[in-house]
Amino acid sequence: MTARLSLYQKAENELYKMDSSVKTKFYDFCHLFRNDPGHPKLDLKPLKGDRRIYHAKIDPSYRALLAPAGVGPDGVEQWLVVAVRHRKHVYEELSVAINRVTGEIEFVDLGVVGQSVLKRAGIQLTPDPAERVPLEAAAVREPVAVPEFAAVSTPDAEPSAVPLLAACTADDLRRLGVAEALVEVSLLVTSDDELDQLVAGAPRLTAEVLTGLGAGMSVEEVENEITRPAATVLEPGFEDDMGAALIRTAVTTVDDDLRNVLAEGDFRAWKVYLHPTQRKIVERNYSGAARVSGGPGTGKTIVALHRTARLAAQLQPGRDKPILLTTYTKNLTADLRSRLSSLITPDLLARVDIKHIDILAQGVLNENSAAGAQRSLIGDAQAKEVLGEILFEHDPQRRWDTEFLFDEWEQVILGQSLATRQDYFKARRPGMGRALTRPERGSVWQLLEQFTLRLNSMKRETWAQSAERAARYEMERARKIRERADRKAEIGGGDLKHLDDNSSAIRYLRHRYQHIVVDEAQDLSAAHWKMLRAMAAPGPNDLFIAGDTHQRIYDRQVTLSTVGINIRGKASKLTLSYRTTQEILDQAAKVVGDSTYDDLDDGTENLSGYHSLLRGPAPEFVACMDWDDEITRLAARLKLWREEITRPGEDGTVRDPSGAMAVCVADGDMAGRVAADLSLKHGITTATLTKDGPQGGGEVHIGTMHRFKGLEYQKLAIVGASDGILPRTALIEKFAHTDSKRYERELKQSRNLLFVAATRARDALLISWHGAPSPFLPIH
Ligand SMILES: Nc1ncnc2c1ncn2[C@@H]1O[C@H](COP(=O)(O)OP(=O)(O)OP(=O)(O)O)[C@@H](O)[C@H]1O
Repeated sequence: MTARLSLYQKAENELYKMDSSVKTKFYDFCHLFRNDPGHPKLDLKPLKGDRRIYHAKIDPSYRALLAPAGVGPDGVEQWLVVAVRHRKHVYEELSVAINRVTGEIEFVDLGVVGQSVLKRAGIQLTPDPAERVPLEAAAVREPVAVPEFAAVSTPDAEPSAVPLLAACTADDLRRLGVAEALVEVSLLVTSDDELDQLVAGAPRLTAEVLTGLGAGMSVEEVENEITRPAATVLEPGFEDDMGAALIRTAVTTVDDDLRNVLAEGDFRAWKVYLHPTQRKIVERNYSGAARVSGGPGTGKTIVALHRTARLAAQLQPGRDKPILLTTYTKNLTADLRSRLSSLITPDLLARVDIKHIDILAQGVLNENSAAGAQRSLIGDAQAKEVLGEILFEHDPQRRWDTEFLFDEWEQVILGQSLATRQDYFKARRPGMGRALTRPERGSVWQLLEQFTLRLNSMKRETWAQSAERAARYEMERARKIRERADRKAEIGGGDLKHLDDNSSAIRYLRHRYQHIVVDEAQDLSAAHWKMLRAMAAPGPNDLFIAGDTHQRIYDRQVTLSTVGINIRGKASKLTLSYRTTQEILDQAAKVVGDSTYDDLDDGTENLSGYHSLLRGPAPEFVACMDWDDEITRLAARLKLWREEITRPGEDGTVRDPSGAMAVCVADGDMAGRVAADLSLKHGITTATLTKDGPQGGGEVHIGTMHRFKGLEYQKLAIVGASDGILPRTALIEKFAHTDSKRYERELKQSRNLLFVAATRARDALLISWHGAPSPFLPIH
């Protein structure tokens, strides 16, 4: 090898979409170039406009555009492929520069700006002399064809139209990190279409900054939320050091595996290119517990996975599993496992325990229960029946209501792990609507004691109860470890052979994990947190927590500092959605817009700065006459979407529509009805989303909103979004009069559910209803 070749991220993304014949020729090109960049067949020449860019022949029609990036430590010259273009798109105004904020190499193609803005700026793209076809040679200044993604015709904006970014100056844009070649033209943009076109082709930081400004963020907000997190410290003279800039740039090294890389296409992107904000969060060393927040699709799970991979790579060799990766949602555990296994080698994967939080708690209970003494789990609905029986027997005056007592038990007694009556008398009851006097607390405690005794006698317990019991065992275990360590410290280290607690069980007691990574953290209960806290010794990088409280769909609000987890000063936020289009995101954000959300601690959280660079059709809101009408319209839309998905691509390949579309409903009964009607009346096959993933082999996934957490679909329909269903008025109306705080909590949960559901869609979203629409829909 005489040259090392790397692939710029945007070039790689463009290559995924190219015809396979071009890809094959590109592999051959790379092979030849790495062996001899000066090979005459390649015809490597600098571009006339920017001599930092060279073009080389892939075949008679296609060109690789390359930037030389110094010489590596081994003396091998380094080249970066910044684009692969048809020769008619190679023109003098292409440029390469080093960004003044990120220090990354950026390729700027003015073709992305769109004809209307170029015209306003008085810029005419000129074919590179070496690429002029003979006919064009006669008309030297004929405008060049611009690349396909920029060829969308934008109507000429009115000459007098006000620039979209009128509130900014060129210096502001420079300071925010907009690529120099795009500063002046950005200020000439006068419509959203023009801005979208510019953003679609601009380098990453420029695209984000312009999107933020276009969405109405102030220069200061963009600086704080977009530019600063992406900034790096740069030495004087950095502008000319392409070798150093290459190290800072997200690239793929071209080696013999390139064929597999390109075959994996877009599915691979998350493994390789972390956004600078994501990367910083992944790579930072934290003195203790840390947290990442961010709206749906901003890559919290991706960050959690990379964080796990990084921690695993830093482990001392061994055979144990010092890292726990856990999540609240059962069907996401399998997804975490498969993603992590594609990110790290099997030997590192073997060091990570990937477990659903309830399975983890069950493991602790099994370990601590004598054979035959285990309790089986009971669902909340059944447990409430048992509580109802207790009330029937012990509360003849009907002073207490089952719902109220069950809520008090889960939220206050289990929620705060209150072990004694005295603890309960002293407990604060935040978020609980009805105040309780001391005698009332006494009576509540007595009834709930009867209730738990009854469950015990049945050898049953609820999920919440089992989590709480597991937390107690783990806290006790942690206490023993701490006590032993303290005693050891007291006697100045050495062995504790002479002490009473030297049984091997205690002697070899260790914390279960060195690092714990938690995804979907917003739904964990206080007991879960106490268990996790006790499972890892407090210390650097002990807990890494990813979650978004706007997506909390179970009634649990925990302040981490009250369960011994201190994230203050170690919390970061992601704002760029990789999943959802800006159009969907705008509407979804309105669903939760007015409510206040906690930050898993004492503060509040909001979605400010949440944005996307993806564009697509506006979500559709469809009022239907009745159920039949709703299903008929749904079926028609699913068929249309199917047609779009299966339309042959440029290279003739046809995508399999299975699992690309989904229908989301409020409850299981409705899911069944939709599946039956789609199949019987419209011939559409479906698969039902269960705890263990989709069941049944049909094309369209159907499930309740709870099941959609953490998932994503190219096209998504939410049906039955009517008032009375969202929220479930029949179930919660009673709280409006008896327990206003509970009522508020129920409303918020419903609102969050709709938010979660709507943000599962990648590029198309349909929401329909019959009767009155849900009050949470952004149509009111
Ligand atoms: N750096 C990246 N490059 C490419 N794709 C990314 C990147 N980060 C995230 N993604 C993609 O964005 C999508 C959303 O990511 P992820 O599921 O991690 O988001 P999230 O914040 O956990 O979402 P949610 O809160 O809705 O569960 C996924 O398809 C993921 O592969």
